[in-house]
Amino acid sequence: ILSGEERDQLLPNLRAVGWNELDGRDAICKEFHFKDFNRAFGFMTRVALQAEKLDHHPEWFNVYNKVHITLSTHECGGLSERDINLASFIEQVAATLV
Ligand SMILES: C[C@H](O)[C@H](O)[C@H]1CNC2=NC(N)=NC(=O)C2=N1
Repeated sequence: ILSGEERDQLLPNLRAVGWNELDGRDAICKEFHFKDFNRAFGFMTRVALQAEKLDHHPEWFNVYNKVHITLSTHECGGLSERDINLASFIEQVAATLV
């Protein structure tokens, strides 16, 4: 679980690119919009492969060109470094697609 200090260090960068903290749950989320479904699903495919590699998986919802992602670490019931790492990877992939 991330400490308050770690959150102060790590979350501002993600907030700056559109990640929000959920109310009532220790998790972060973001809505991605792509040009079309193919790009949205291509994004999900690349994230999915990395999620498998990291053994850390997003909670996500896709409708056409939109992908809503929530990140939290089930094992510790809240945010961990793994969520930050996956969010960073997600941002790298999104940057190649929008
Ligand atoms: C057995 C497997 O390693 C665990 O269930 C992994 C899989 N992916 C995971 N993903 C997320 N978001 N949180 C976890 O605690 C987690 N645990």
